[in-house]
Amino acid sequence: MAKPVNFREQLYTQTMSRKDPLFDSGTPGGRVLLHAAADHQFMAALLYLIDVYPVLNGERQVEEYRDDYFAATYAPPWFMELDGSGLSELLEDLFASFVCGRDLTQALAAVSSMAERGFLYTLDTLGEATLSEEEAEIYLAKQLEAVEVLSGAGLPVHITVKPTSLYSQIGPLNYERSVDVLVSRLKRILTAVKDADGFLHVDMEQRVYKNITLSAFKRLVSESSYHQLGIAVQSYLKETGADLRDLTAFARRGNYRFTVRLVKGAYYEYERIFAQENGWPSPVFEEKYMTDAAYEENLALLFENSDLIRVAAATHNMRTAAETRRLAEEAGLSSHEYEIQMLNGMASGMAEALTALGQTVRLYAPYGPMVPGMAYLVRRLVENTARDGMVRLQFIQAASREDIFASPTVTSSPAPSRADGEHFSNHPPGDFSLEAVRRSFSHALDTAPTVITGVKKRISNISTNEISTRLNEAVNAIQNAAAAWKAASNAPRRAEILRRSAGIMSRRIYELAAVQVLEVGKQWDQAYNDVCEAIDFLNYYAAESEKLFSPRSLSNIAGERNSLSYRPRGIAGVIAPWNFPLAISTGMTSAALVTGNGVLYKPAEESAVTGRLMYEIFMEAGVPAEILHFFPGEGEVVGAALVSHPRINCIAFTGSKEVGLGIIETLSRQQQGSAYVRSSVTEMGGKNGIIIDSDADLDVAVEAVLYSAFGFQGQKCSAASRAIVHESLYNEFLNRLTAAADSLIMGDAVDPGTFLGPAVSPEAERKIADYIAIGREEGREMLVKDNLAIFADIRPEHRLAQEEVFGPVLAVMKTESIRQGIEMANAVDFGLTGGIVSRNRGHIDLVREHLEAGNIYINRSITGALVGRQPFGGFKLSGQGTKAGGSQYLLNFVHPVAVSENMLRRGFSPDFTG
Ligand SMILES: NC(=O)c1ccc[n+]([C@@H]2O[C@H](COP(=O)([O-])OP(=O)(O)OC[C@H]3O[C@@H](n4cnc5c(N)ncnc54)[C@H](O)[C@@H]3O)[C@@H](O)[C@H]2O)c1
Ligand SMILES: N[C@@H](CCC=O)C(=O)O
Repeated sequence: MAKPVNFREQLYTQTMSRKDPLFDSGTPGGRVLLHAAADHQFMAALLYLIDVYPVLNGERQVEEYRDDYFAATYAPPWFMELDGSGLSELLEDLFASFVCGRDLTQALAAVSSMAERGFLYTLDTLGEATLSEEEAEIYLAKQLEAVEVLSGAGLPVHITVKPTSLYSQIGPLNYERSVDVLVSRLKRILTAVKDADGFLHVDMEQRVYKNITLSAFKRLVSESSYHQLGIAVQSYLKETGADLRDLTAFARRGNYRFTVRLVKGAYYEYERIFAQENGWPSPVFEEKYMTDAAYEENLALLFENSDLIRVAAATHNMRTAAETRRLAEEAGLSSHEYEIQMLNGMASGMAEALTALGQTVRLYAPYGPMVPGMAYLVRRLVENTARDGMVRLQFIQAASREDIFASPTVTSSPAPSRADGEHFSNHPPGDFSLEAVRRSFSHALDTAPTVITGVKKRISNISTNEISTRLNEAVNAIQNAAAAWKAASNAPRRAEILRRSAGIMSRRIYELAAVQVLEVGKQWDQAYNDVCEAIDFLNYYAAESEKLFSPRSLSNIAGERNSLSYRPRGIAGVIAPWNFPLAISTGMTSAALVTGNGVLYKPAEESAVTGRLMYEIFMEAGVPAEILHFFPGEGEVVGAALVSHPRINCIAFTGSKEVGLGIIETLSRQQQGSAYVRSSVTEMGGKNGIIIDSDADLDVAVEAVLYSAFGFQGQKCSAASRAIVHESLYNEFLNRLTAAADSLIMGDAVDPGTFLGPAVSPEAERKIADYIAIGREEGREMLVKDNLAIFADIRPEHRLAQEEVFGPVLAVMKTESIRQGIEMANAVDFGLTGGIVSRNRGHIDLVREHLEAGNIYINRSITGALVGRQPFGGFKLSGQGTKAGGSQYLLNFVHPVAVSENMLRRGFSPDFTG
């Protein structure tokens, strides 16, 4: 008797007998994909071309970008010979392989055809994160329209929505509000869906939004008593097992019924890179087979709960599909009581085979214009060609049946992860998507000290005479203790003290951040980052000092020994600003200390409490009390006294241009009683410009400008205060930026959801108001909301284009070309930060070479330099080119000494080898 053919066999035979049009080497698209799968460089260039394609202007430009992007790759000749029209056709075909049309009418035709071919579908309106509430409303309206059109056409209503498209201010710090807004907007869609007896599915995106999405979904389920709801869950996340246990327990507690679409996950590379950038542990499994194994475990858990949860197994993997079938049968389910979901265009042979075998298959059907569609297409291409992906294995490599159906748990163990000992590791920022992190911060805010006894009194009441006496006492104390502190042999101890200080700050990170929220109105994440930066300075300068103070020989010839060593300058006065109250104070103070100097530290008036905490931490870590002195007080009194004290050899100052230039002038006049030429490190202001090129990705541009201009109320020397925008997208950029800025949450910095808080002081508020008045005279008002203001049509000669506001006031300027844009950006006194948003390599190179800024950023925000990664500081009237957090910085606090010794004795040298 013939053996019954099992499902696995049938699926394999039927799938393999169908040709996958995606990889058909007879079509240009197929050939390009096959080449991309084999050549990573070609793939990268292709993704870049796809990304920029929708904004290119004409076929000639498509060719130019192709030539540029692929110049350094081994692209096949036929591809390089395609003209603009052939290239466009190829890219449009690729887009059409996955996307079901540019509008709802085309999508309707596509899903009707799917239904005729025996597939179910879910309709997805393409779109990535929205930047404004206006855009979120448009997305929501599109969902309602989709429901209406589908039901009007008598077709089943089944839609999938993306949380980040529904709410522009979604984010972990804005957790509660994000959940509330999502639930209310999902309910608006659900009302229409219910009327049509349809299905509403909530998609899962980047991990940072996962908990918000899960919370919102659970509330929707419990408050709506509607069963035709679903949520996607991603097996590549290590946390998913726990999330699913929580979700199934939730279903059981409330006897709720809903669908779970189990996916492997589409943001794998992004999650790995994002975690790596932040120094967080990777949230995704290191190896593909681990995800596959976790998927099967997750699937089993879902089927165990299939009395409440309908399983939608999203897969393009034959083994997973067969496993789904097996587990479903074990759970006693028929092939219609669960479903396999597949993306339109992916593994289409397998989709047809499954349907032919009587399996319910739902296709994910995205539709929409090319701009948002390209991000979707990029994800699909990466998935299709991934080295360890099943699609590649099945349809490109035509792997054996054994390999395809091998259990994911039996593959060899993962390659060990690479630890790069060469690079400095920054302290990771807070992961506010974790409830424990938010809770710790909130607790610290409740308990943080706002005033330390005596500090405020000493700020306001100190007299010039008193300061002079106390300065002399401190200077004497340093000089008496200096010998032991500055000794070369003491260098390791000094480095150790910095590391100990870093340890203390790390342990007290929430408290140190909370004080900043209360004292200067920093947002939670920015305050946390400030402490991370302080810790980084400590660790980085400790390591740099070890290099600086290790013996280094110079070029030697026989009979002569040359060496270079460093000695401290003596006594440093550190004068700090309030806006990075811990980081900048710690950076300057620790650099001076670790190089063996004594320090007199003056915090800014506005942030004396944070300054005091830093001082106490250094004391606790072991800096001798004679070596470090805390001098809070007014700039004009205490600061000025430090600058003019003849026995203070070096001033490290960060603050405004006016004060900084005054310091340089004072120091340059040799003081009586000074034994040294007194030096300074002066880091001053900026009038930073970000250029938006004609081919810019507007999503990136708007987000970069928003964050750079308005983060911490624009009170950063690095803040973008000018956006210089190419005329071809000037109006579109302005409108999107204005809508996005109008959507920002403004309020108290204590509220974690606040994006924009109040200015640091009434004086700062007045200055901002003055510039808003100037903006109204000079430019076109786009938005004025509290302190935040955007003025368009500002010209280079305007005050708003020249003067540092140090507040959330943005000047938008129009440019005709990249060269003119760079000229405009350079036409200021300052040279601190700047950048460009562009996809044109030539333009990026021009900016790299000609933009007058110490820190240049490309396709990102222009604030947020990290120690060791982006050494920070400007030139022109922004500074003297010193770089905080860079390898040269410690040299500002030392004198180099070269020693040359003659080793010859009566013609004999130890170097003589005989
Ligand atoms: N380049 C950088 O790294 C950097 C970093 C942060 C801030 N800043 C700049 O700092 C400014 C904002 O900070 P701020 O308001 O605290 O600046 P500020 O110049 O008013 O004050 C900075 C420090 O100098 C002191 N000071 C004031 N007058 C003084 C005087 N006559 N003599 C000696 N010291 C005096 C202040 O008390 C304070 O401690 C902005 O211009 C910003 O761009 C630059
Ligand atoms: N280092 C900070 C700016 C310091 C000035 O305010 C940044 O890179 O944004």
